[in-house]
Amino acid sequence: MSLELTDVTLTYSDGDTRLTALDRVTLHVPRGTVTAVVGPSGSGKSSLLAVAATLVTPDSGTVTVDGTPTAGLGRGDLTDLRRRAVGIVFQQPSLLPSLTAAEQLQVMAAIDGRRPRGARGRAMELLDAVGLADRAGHRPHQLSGGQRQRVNIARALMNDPALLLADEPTSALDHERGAAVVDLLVRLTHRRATATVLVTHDRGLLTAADRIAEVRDGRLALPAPAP
Ligand SMILES: Nc1ncnc2c1ncn2[C@@H]1O[C@H](COP(=O)(O)OP(=O)(O)OP(=O)(O)O)[C@@H](O)[C@H]1O
Repeated sequence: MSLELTDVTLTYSDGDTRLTALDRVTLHVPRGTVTAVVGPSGSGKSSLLAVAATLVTPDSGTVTVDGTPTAGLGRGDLTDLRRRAVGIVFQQPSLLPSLTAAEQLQVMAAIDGRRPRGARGRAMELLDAVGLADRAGHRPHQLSGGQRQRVNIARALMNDPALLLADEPTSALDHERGAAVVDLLVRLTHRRATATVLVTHDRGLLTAADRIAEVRDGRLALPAPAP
């Protein structure tokens, strides 16, 4: 299991009271599967991802990432765990304007302290996996929105994370390109045995997900397991 959220409650201060963003949420995501998370605006989807990414510590409950319980870990250990085990794809690809597609990926390996030569090969392999081998030398302004998001996904996979978290990765794309990005995430998840959580508003994109979880008012409803 690459992600285990068990009985997680998260509240935010809201004036004199507290707002419950996540209410006893339990979600276990095995490797090689995509769990899509849907729900109305403000229901808690981004909060769920923030907790799974270990960026926010819940009030109660446990979070285990790639077999490592996060309770009691200090900031440095959490950063190490994130670097090693978590890939994050945000809504808008935050690519560096002056770098080529391949360099966007290689930067990740440099942050991780890996040797540059191995990083180049790995970047090319991942760009090939997302269908952009022939765009490796292009800078962001020379790529389409869908291509930029594919670079973004490849970059999130650069350190071979056990857990891939994607927050509305298709929101800047039209339906067709959005569907292609979701299909790509699903294929990469199955091939690389990543555990993937995909937050989206667009239910039309979800036919390829292994499981759809619904958040409402901070509560998570999962489909009953198949008999
Ligand atoms: N930092 C914060 N401080 C206070 N309240 C917050 C904070 N972040 C989120 N909230 C509140 O927590 C609830 C859940 O927010 P969250 O961003 O997780 O929802 P969401 O489902 O991702 O929404 P959307 O689909 O609009 O992005 C909302 O009521 C929101 O207003």
